[in-house]
Amino acid sequence: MKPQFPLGQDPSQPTDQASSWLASFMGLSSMFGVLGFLSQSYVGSSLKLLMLGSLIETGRRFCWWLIERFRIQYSITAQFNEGDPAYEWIVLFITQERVWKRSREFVVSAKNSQRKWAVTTADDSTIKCNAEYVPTYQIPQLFKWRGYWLELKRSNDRGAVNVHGVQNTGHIYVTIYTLDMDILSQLVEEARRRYAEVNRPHVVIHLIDSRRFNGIQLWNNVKRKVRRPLSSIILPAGLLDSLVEDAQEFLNTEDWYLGAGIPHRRGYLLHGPPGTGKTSTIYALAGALNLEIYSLSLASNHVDDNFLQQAASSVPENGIFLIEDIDCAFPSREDEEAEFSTSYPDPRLNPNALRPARAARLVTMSGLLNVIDGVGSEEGKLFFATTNYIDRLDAALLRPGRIDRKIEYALSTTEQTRALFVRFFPAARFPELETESEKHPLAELAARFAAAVPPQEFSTAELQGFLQGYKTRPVAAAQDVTAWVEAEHLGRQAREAREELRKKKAQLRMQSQMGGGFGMPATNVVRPHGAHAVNASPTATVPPAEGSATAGVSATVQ
Ligand SMILES: Nc1ncnc2c1ncn2[C@@H]1O[C@H](COP(=O)(O)OP(=O)(O)OP(=O)(O)O)[C@@H](O)[C@H]1O
Repeated sequence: MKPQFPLGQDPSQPTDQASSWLASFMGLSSMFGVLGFLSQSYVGSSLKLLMLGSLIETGRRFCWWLIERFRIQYSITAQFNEGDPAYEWIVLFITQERVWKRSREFVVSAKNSQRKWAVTTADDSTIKCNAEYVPTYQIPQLFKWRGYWLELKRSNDRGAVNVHGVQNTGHIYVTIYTLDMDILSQLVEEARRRYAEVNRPHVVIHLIDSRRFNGIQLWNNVKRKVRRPLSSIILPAGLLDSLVEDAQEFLNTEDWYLGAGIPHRRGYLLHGPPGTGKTSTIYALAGALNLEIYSLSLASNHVDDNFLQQAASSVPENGIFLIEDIDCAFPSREDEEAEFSTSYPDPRLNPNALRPARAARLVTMSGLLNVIDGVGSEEGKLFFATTNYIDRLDAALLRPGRIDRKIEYALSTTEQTRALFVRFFPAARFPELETESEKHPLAELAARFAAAVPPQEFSTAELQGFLQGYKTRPVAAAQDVTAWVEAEHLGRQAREAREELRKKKAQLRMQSQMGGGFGMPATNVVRPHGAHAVNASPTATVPPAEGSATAGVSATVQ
């Protein structure tokens, strides 16, 4: 029987269904053919590699994700910000734990007084190192402490400059693989304890590096100085002891302050001529009482009320907040005159136009008072200020509660001069001078030296400068001091004459400019004594100072 075909369909031709099967078959076989071809070809190998790579990458990401989950769930991460005291503690800790051993990057710099937590790279202690090696810790470091795994990372943006043109400060992240918060506290306490131990022979001074402050971390420049014994400060008898006792009592009587409802803080003002030992006293005191100093100068042009407030409030408890030259915040009479003269419309007519702008104007009196006794002053702090010009300070600033003790420093008395000589030439260093025939010649030399220096005329720093030239020659020092005193007198007279001349020149320049610049007749100009002419090119003669090197100097005012 002939097979039945649908109507109109040619049995000799394949049906649609058959043709689609055929097409599919052809398609598949060609695909397999291509795949087979590909599998043997270069492209095929590459594709295989690509798939394998994707698989590995997915696996890697998954593992990383798992580790991160684990890290978040089973670890504690602490961030330490540069500028905060805790940052210093942790940096010392990781230096001592020798985490840097695996570090491959170091910043090398010549040794200076800035503290850097450098590591000792040379095992041979006889090799003198002039440079310091600070590990950058750019790569995360894993180390073990008390049986716990710790991971250390450092932020990479340190040193970069942010949008405000300020250098970013660094952060250190320490991850501890534990769930116990106590371990973190133990770590921080341990780091702090070690820090205090290491710094015992030093005084730590925190300064503000304006290039790197960022509003949060202000005290970002740390220096340390070898602790200075109190006995090396030469002051009138009893003065230093009473200051140390006072500060010590303050630190020990927090409860009393609380009970009496008095804020637990104390302010000291050390005032007197330059080089009389004000700053040295504060450093020695900080060393004796184990305190750190946070020192600020109002002369910096980035210090305004807001900044001062932040700086004061970020000084930790039991720190000394020190403002050096506090008078910078207030105009002197000369400054006021300068300000008056800056009101000239034409800067060429202003003799003070080239003076640097007095940045301290950014700090206002009320801002300063706020810091000392208002919102900005934190409890448990010692506040110290120094000045060479106490008369420039406002009475409001000096009242008790803000400044509790004012200590006056004066130029060297005869007794101080003698004590300075004895400190420079201790008997133990010069046994040959302590012979039987000449009893205590050093004491005699000291007395001779002190008698040759007029009392209250030279600062201790000046006398120290002279004695430094005679480190091993006490006899010569006692002999030469008379000639030095005379030379100093002459030098001072010459300086005074120069200063007098400078003032007169400035005055004449201003007067002549006022006369010419504002249409005033030149005859209105006051002629100083000895001036030959005061006009466009006047000449002033300064009365000769006795023995002055510039005696009889005349100057032409341009
Ligand atoms: N009374 C002193 N006893 C011991 N050393 C002193 C004394 N006065 C000054 N010196 C020495 O003189 C130098 C300058 O001293 P210091 O900086 O303490 O003076 P100062 O009064 O703070 O000066 P300034 O007002 O200029 O800041 C230091 O090297 C210090 O050792």
